[in-house]
Amino acid sequence: MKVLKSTVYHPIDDVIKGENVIKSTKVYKDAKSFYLNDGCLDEETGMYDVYSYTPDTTCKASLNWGLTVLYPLTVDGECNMTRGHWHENRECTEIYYGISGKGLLMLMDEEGNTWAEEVCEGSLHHIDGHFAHRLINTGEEVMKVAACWGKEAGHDYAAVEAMPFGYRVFKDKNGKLLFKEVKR
Ligand SMILES: O=P(O)(O)OC[C@H]1O[C@](O)(CO)[C@@H](O)[C@@H]1O
Repeated sequence: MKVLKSTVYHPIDDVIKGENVIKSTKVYKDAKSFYLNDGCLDEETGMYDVYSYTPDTTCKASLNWGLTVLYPLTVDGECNMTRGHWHENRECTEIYYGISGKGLLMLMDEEGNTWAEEVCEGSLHHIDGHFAHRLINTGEEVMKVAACWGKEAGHDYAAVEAMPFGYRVFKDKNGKLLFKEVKR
C-alpha cells in the first residue's frame, strides 16, 4: 500500500500551512466601518488573519478548514471582532473550535435576536446555517479559532449590513465587558 504524506499541516500552536491554503489579513482601514467609533489606529494595523484550506476537488459538498487569528485590540473601547456574516447558502452549517485565547461567538437569527457563546481553549460550536456569526476577542491574548464549513456556503455580508448584530461588546480598563444594545 502506498502511504502518502499530508500536503497540509495545522499544528495546534501554529497556523495552517501547505497546498491550497490562502491567508488573508484584515487591516484597520478595511475594518473600521465595523466599529461604533474611530479608534484612530494606524490604517495598516493587522486586526485579524484568516487562513483557509480549500481542498482541490470537484465535489460540491466539499468542506473547507480554516483558522481565524484575532488580535487583542480595542477600537475606542470596542473589542476586536470579525466582520460577521450569514452564509449565502443558509443550508450550510459551520463548526468552530476554540484553540487559544478567549472571546465570544456572537450569533443572530433572521429576526435579529442576538446572543453569544463563550469561546475558549477546547470549546466547540455548531453554527446553524440560519444564524449570522461573528468572533470577538475579549481577552488580552491572541484568540485562535479553527473552523470547518461547506465550500458552497459563501459569505452574505449585505444581510448583516442591512440588519446589524443586536449588541456591541466593549471592555473597560479593568477588563470588564459591557454589552451595548444596538438601536435598530
Ligand atoms: O469574513 P468575516 O465575517 O470577517 O469572517 C471571517 C470568518 O470566515 C470564516 O473564514 C469562514 O466562515 C471563519 O473562519 C472566520 O472567522
